[in-house]
Amino acid sequence: MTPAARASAAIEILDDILAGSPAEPRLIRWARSSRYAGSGDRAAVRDLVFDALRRRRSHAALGGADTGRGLILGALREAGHDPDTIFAAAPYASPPLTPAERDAGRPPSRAEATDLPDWIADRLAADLGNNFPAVASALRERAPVWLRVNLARGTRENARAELTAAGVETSADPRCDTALLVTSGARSVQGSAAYREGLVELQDLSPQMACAALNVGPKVRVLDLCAGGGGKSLALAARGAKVTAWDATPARMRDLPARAARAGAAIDIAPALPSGPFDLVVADVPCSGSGTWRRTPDAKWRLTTADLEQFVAVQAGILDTAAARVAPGGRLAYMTCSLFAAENAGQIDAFLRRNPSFALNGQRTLTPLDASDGFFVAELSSLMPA
Ligand SMILES: C[S@@+](CC[C@H](N)C(=O)[O-])C[C@H]1O[C@@H](n2cnc3c(N)ncnc32)[C@H](O)[C@@H]1O
Repeated sequence: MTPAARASAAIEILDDILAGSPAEPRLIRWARSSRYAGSGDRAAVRDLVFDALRRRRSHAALGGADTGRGLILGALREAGHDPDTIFAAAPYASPPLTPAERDAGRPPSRAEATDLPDWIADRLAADLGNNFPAVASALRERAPVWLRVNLARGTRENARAELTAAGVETSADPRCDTALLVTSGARSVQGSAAYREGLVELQDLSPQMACAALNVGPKVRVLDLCAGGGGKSLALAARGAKVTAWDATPARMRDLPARAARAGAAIDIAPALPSGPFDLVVADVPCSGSGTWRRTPDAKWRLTTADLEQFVAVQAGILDTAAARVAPGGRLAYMTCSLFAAENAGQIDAFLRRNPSFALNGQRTLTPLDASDGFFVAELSSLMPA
């Protein structure tokens, strides 16, 4: 596909997403119905769509319209590229710009330049203080790819060597003994022997740091209460914990047996909510996902205040369910990939008011300025005598 044809495909996909289609399934549908598109084309169209969604407000201002054409035009103007090479009377290209489109467009206002809805910018500014402008700016960029080395399968240096052989270059991050930043060849990760044989898993740096900070070792009985695809279960099992996984929607755990087999990890998938008690209960709760908006940029335009309130209510219920399964003297780890205080420290404050038999050991909010995705982790201990 020519650059103009790729942009034309992105415009059509963006129009559907702006009308309410979730981005990921819409891209998959386009790829399936576009047999002529090679892997390079699919990746390029995906990048155009996600870049446009990350910067939707500012690109709509620059492009003069909050439409697929407006967003792509805004992107071209921001990058200083000639729009007439993309909007052209050429096969498969989007039609040439009209005089009205040429006249439309202006520099984004300060609020538009945050590339966040106003209510979210206001809340995050209050929650993040002086860090807000830099965090908002980071959320406008693509996220890096991180891998977690499965230390039960080999060392970080073994993993780097195997990945290099598959065309994937990485650098070891000093902040976490399992973390590798992919510096080139990210698209070859899943075909590499290191990935297929369970030596590495895709996992962002922030949750790796959060799991590494939980002191788990052999014989520590862990309940992963919101296990989903099992990212936290696998990270903790690789550190020797005896993990039981459960999720309110068991279908979300469907990939976990294969992932555990690949990693050589024995994870017990519970058929019903276990009553415990456990030495450590991990509640990696459903949340706004605001810390991961670089990867899911359509979500920031959809989130409402009612959604956020709903998340906070669900999280409080899950925390209480988790607390009831912590052994006397045991621990509870609460995690979100959110940047909102209401889902993080605010949630923990409220929990401690409801549950005086727990004490806070520590809590940490990571933003894209510290690691890559925004993340929150709090560790609490039961004050009941063991
Ligand atoms: C952030 S995701 C978990 C991601 C997962 N831990 C991982 O690392 O891949 C949150 C999960 O919580 C589950 N969930 C939602 N409500 C729940 C509840 N009341 N109890 C347990 N799990 C719940 C969802 O089905 C979803 O899989």
